[in-house]
Amino acid sequence: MRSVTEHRDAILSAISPLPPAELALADCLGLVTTADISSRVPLPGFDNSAMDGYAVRAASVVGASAATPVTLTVVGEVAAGADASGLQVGPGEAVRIMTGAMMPAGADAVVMVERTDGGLERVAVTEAVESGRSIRPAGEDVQEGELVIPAGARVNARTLALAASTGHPRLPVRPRPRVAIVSTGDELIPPGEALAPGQIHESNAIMLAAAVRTLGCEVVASSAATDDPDALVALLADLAGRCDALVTSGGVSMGAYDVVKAALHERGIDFVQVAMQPGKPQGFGLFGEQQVPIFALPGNPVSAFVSFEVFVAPALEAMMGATHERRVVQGVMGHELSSPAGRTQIARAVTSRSGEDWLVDPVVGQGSHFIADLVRANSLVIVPAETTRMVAGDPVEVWLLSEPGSTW
Ligand SMILES: Nc1nc2c(c(=O)[nH]1)N[C@H]1C(S)=C(S)[C@@H](COP(=O)(O)OP(=O)(O)OC[C@H]3O[C@@H](n4cnc5c(N)ncnc54)[C@H](O)[C@@H]3O)O[C@H]1N2
Ligand code: MOO
Repeated sequence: MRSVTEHRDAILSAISPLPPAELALADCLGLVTTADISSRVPLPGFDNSAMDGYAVRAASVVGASAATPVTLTVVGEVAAGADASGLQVGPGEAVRIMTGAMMPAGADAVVMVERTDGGLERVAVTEAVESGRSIRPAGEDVQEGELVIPAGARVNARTLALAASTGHPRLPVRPRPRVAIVSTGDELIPPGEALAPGQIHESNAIMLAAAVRTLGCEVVASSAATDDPDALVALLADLAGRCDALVTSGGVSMGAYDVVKAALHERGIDFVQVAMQPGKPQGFGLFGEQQVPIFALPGNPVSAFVSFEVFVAPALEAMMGATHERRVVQGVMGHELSSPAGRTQIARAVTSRSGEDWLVDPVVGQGSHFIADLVRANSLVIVPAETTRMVAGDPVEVWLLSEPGSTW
């Protein structure tokens, strides 16, 4: 059997990052930049007011106070967005100014409106200000040409604001991988439809599609296939023409109707046993003319989820030019857990803070069909292959899936 690391490395060595593309800012959230981005403008772009008030010469209001106000002549007004280049503030003069508006020539400070009587023709100022008060100088934040977003940055809400304000309507990024999902099994019925004996409601497709979207990838198709190998190959060939990765679930084990394995093992896809529980049977390879990476995951719902976390997520991140970042903490076992010899167990657990420790309580149902216990858990616990029994107090690696203290 392959170790978890060997299988993940085999997958990652076959995966290439998608070629870069220039995408509109609104499409870039979560993607990774492929080039350094420099500012096209200084920020602020011009000297402007930080307050609603009056642009003045500081020298004109020396000694101003509530008891000894200084009265200035109002010679104009400038709002945000207006061109102030025709205005001039001389000694004893003021210009009404709004936050973000261009400073008029001659003024070197702003008095906030609360420190005046708000006059429109003449204004009484009740506070002295030093030169530079309430002015945001051009280039104070960013110089024109300055590097603002480095290549390899993950685009978030703040990055998008910086790109927009430095004059970039688009960013060079690795695009979102387009992923197609295929569930297999004659027993699968859409949720909500009546079940005949032997049938179950399909649940892997919606779970895997959500996991794909959570990573920032796009789901371009979610299809159900029967246990007919020729029909499955035709479906996959069609999907391969319009996606960057294929994820199937089910049909990879030893059963007489394990359709994915039957259809793909002759087509260059490797089917291996990985020394892990759950998730032992795994298929991976490059499918069809387009050589699209295909992840053939086991059908048991918990196995499919864990396989996605361990193998598919790092591969999709690699296609986006990123490394998959998990929240990994060192936990302490809260109670005993047995583990199969020679297989890394990826157990589901409720992990919570207990003083300085992360206390790990494995959920009761560790079978790969226990969906409710998968949901009760908020973390995955990595029990090394050589460990067959963990007891309370043993240290263990934990991958947090959701916030500790809440499983929902
Ligand atoms: N003789 C052996 N049998 C099995 C072995 C083995 O080594 N020898 N391995 C077991 C392990 S471990 C796993 S995991 C499963 C993997 O099986 P398959 O990937 O072939 O999956 P299926 O047989 O299609 O389904 C397994 C199970 O999951 C349910 N399922 C499948 N797809 C969905 C779906 N989309 N939504 C909800 N539930 C689904 C399916 O009904 C089965 O109950 O094989 C063991 N057997
Ligand atoms: O390895 Mo299977 O994935 O245990 O259930």
